[in-house]
Amino acid sequence: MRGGLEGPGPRLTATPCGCVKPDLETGNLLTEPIGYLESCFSAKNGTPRQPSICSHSRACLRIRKSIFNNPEHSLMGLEEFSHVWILFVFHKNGHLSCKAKVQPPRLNGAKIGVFSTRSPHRPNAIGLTLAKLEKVEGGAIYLSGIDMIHGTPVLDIKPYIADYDSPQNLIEPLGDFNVWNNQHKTKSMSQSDGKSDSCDQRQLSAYDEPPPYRCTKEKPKYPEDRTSGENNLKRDTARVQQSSPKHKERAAHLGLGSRSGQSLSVAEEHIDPYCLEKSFSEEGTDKRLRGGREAVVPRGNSAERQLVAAHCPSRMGDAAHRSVVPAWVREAPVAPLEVRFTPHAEMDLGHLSSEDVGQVSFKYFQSAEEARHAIEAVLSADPRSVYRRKLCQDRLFYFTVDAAHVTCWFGDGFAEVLRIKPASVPAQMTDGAESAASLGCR
Ligand SMILES: C[S@@+](CC[C@H](N)C(=O)[O-])C[C@H]1O[C@@H](n2cnc3c(N)ncnc32)[C@H](O)[C@@H]1O
Repeated sequence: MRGGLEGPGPRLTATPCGCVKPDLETGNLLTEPIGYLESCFSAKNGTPRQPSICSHSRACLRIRKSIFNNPEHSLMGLEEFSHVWILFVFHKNGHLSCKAKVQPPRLNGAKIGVFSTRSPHRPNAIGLTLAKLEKVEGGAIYLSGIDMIHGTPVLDIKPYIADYDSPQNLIEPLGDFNVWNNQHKTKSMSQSDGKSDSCDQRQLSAYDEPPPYRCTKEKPKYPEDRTSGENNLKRDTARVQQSSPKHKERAAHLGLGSRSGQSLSVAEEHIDPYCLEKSFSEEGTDKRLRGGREAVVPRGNSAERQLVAAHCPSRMGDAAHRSVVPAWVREAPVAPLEVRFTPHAEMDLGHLSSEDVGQVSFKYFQSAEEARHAIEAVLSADPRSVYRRKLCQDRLFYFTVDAAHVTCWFGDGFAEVLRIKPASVPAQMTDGAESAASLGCR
């Protein structure tokens, strides 16, 4: 692949002043946002690191008239889909620079190549979120399960099509499969489990003696799918088959698990405060009621399904079809936190959601319960950066979601919400200056 497109691109379009001129041919695209997201998250702090963390997080995107005179035309038919990919610009990155290696929170300070991560700081600051499409109304779409902040410039919307977008439905000739990976898996899995059931045995021997097809499946990723032990990125055994308890056992046998706890020596602003999280959980069939109609999106065409079934009849949809991710992606450095609300915070939440005249009310949440669930979801996933988690444990943590400005602190295995003020009147505290101890939390 050398010599091809690598060299000449940008040179061809450079202006005398050194700027790069937009040119479709060379990929120097001049983007124009199709709209700016209205989101329940007003700032990066506390915004979920991946969309699946907080299903109640909501947003609205209105297609700009400068893009299409009749924005509603561009959304025609989209309401038939349950989920959409949103491509957007990380416009609040603060700078355009990025590093080849970054430190995802899940690696607890360890470094890894930027392209192995979902870091916002990348050569082109473009984000990709799979969001649930709640409704299409005129030239606007309403989303939930998002991880983008208010004002995010959106570049594109694409429908999520499981048959194309999920390895669950892929059946490829085995010849395409990465041989190294294959051999490795054969070795590590056969080392790890001599007691596989007959279907698994077939899968394992399949690596030795390739059958005509390979099936992969993206399994739902739940927090409880964690393994324990040592997670060393340099070890090839860091790639595990996902999800089933059997594979968790295998991963444990392989010695995969918690990481070395390397400490940080860099300032917080130099750390990429992001991580990889579970993706949307998926079912074999996606059923949705839309305006009285039921949209059913089958997984794979019938021929594919037959092949899958023929290949592994007893466990179709399980061991036979999965994708592979490194173990660290599925292992948070901290277990999900228990989330508590002080009586004061409970009272605040009640006030915030009351219909009293003059009260600020929620724009995105439909009830106090939803607001509570969203706050719990955000905190349970521990939104703090590695730096804050390790070195500033007793600092108060603030974030704003919809009309709620939340103040909390973190203890061992829990987060406690101390106050919830209307976001228009944020609590008068200087960030980081006040410690949890000063509020009598310890
Ligand atoms: C780790 S990124 C993942 C985004 C997307 N799901 C992806 O994989 O490309 C999510 C984090 O980006 C940050 N973020 C969200 N919107 C942003 C924006 N417009 N500019 C900069 N950072 C943003 C928030 O801190 C959020 O927790």
